[in-house]
Amino acid sequence: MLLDVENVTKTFGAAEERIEVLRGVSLSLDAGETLALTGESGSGKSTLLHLIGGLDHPDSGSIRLDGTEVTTLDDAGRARLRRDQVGVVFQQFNLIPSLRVADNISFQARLAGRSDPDWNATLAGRLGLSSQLSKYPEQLSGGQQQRVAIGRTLAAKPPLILADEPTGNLDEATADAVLDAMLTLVRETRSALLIVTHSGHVAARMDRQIHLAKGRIAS
Ligand SMILES: Nc1ncnc2c1ncn2[C@@H]1O[C@H](COP(=O)(O)OP(=O)(O)OP(=O)(O)O)[C@@H](O)[C@H]1O
Repeated sequence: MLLDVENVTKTFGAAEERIEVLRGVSLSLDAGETLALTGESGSGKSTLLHLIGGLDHPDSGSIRLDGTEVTTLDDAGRARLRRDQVGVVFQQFNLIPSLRVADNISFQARLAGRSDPDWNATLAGRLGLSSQLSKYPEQLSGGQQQRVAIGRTLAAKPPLILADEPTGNLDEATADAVLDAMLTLVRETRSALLIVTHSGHVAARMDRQIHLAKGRIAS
């Protein structure tokens, strides 16, 4: 098993403003498996992804990635986790404005010491970005920026990819094409994919689906 989340809880705020977002969430993911996480707006999907990616701490529970307990890592350990094991595609693309598209795509892989120019070119082609490589992010449309963020994550071939609505800014035809490319590429790299989506169509294309409601998984 690659990812094992057990009984995770997370509360935000204090007193009357207190919201128990996650009330004991458990899930697991095998290497190479794809899983859709659905749930109403505000149900805690992004919160769960942040906890798994080591971007925030749960109040209680355990998150083990490839045997490492993520919840007790210090800052350096969490930085290593994000460099070597987890790739994230979040709603904010977090591209680096001063770098050209080609360098944004290879950035994460270079940090991890895994940059492969042939693979980067393959990714750019499959994501429809080959003619955009020498541009800067601000010269791209939102949908193109989203594809660069996907390319950057896939370039590093992480064992686990966490994606929050990765095709949310794309029209239906482009979203389908990008999802096809993502699923093919994920299979080639044998990465596991945990994807948050509001789309039943996207969810149906994953190996499994789980639903988050009232702070728990109700699959
Ligand atoms: N840092 C924070 N401080 C306070 N409350 C927060 C914080 N982050 C999230 N929340 C609250 O936690 C709840 C879950 O938010 P989250 O973003 O995880 O939901 P979501 O299921 O991803 O929603 P959406 O589908 O709209 O993106 C919301 O009520 C939100 O307001």
